[in-house]
Amino acid sequence: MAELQPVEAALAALLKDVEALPGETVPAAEAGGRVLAEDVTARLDVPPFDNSAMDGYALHHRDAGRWLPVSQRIAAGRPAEPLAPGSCARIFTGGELPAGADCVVMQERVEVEGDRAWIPADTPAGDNLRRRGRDVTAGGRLLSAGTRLDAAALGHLAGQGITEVKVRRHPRVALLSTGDEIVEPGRPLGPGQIYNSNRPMLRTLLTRFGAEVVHLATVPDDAAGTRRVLKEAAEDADVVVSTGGVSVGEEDHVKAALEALGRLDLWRLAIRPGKPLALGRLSRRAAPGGEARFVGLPGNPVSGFVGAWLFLRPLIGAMLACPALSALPKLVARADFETRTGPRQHYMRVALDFAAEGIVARAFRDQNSGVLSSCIGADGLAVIPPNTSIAPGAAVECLWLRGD
Ligand SMILES: Nc1nc2c(c(=O)[nH]1)N[C@H]1C(S)=C(S)[C@@H](COP(=O)(O)OP(=O)(O)OC[C@H]3O[C@@H](n4cnc5c(N)ncnc54)[C@H](O)[C@@H]3O)O[C@H]1N2
Ligand code: MOO
Repeated sequence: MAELQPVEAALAALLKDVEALPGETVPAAEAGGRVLAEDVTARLDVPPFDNSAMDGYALHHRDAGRWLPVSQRIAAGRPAEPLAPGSCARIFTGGELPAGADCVVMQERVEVEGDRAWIPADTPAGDNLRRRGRDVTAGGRLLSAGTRLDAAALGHLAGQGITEVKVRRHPRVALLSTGDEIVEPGRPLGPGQIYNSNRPMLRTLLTRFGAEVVHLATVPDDAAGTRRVLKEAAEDADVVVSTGGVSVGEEDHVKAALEALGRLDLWRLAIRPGKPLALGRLSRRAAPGGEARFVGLPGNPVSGFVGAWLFLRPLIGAMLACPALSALPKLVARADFETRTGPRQHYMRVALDFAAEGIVARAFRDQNSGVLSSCIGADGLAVIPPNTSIAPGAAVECLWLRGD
């Protein structure tokens, strides 16, 4: 395993044989951000009847261009009577179009005198109408399995009167922090110690990607302790994520524990940051044959941040069977920086300016993997292939981080 593995090989190993998690039924009102486990079929036409798009007067277009008696008043939510021939109906936005009418004229264009109205001649059939089923047709597919329920999708479900939906259960994630130097905020910091910035950062990203962090633990820097914590985490989780302890030092016990408790699929990637990333599986003792996926991110916070976007997001996306989570959107921008890569593909944290003349990628000045400031305000990751020189103004491919 001395060779550094390319990102594509690592992703393929990580996603191999991942099965979608089972579905569960939840109230639609609480399903924001969840992923549909099955297609949803429309029960109703939307709108359910022809109705007016304006406050105004409904008529048959052949009667336009003269004074018409106003024969009824149709407010939204009230049934309409068939239109008396040669008359018009006062109607409000959303009001049901009466049978016999085929257009609506907005009230600003109408002169009203007592109970009659002057309708301008240029009022064509179909004007200002919203036809039944224009938005949704009953029996058709309303939303597809794999859709992540956003604001519009929730509105669409409610528009059908749907109160419950079947969504994928959240991937359950155990998040472990290794390193005797790591202290939780709120506790005093001793010499040589640092606060745990990876835990809240990764917890937030995992939740955003659709996972539920069910287990948090700290792993001591010794072989037996590392094995114990990993073993415990695997019982309860679909995915075990750890930070730190995956490099080559004698204090790095994660790989050995993984090999003892399951298997190491892949270690050391040709990426910067995040080279010593380790991927594998942990067997579950309580459920023979069962296993949790393992992603060992390097301890440097930027390596964890980049690793989460590149590996945890697609892994969670595969468990949720959600195509939108499987790959990050890409765009091309002009670099405002110069750089040269070695054998590793560099994922540079960049702010993206959407200027009239095109998109500009501005790289944070210090791209070291310990400098978490480089991730603050990062709209994207500029992907610089191995052994490449980039001059200012060169086109660079960027992964977009501001979407789902
Ligand atoms: N001789 C070599 N040394 C190192 C190599 C190498 O190839 N040969 N690789 C370097 C690279 S690249 C990386 S990345 C790091 C990764 O090492 P580990 O994954 O074993 O991580 P640690 O050593 O445990 O920690 C690295 C760094 O990050 C800090 N850290 C760890 N956890 C947290 C946390 N939860 N919150 C904030 N900061 C954290 C830790 O204190 C270290 O400073 O290895 C290089 N070394
Ligand atoms: O692979 Mo490391 O994250 O560059 O320091």
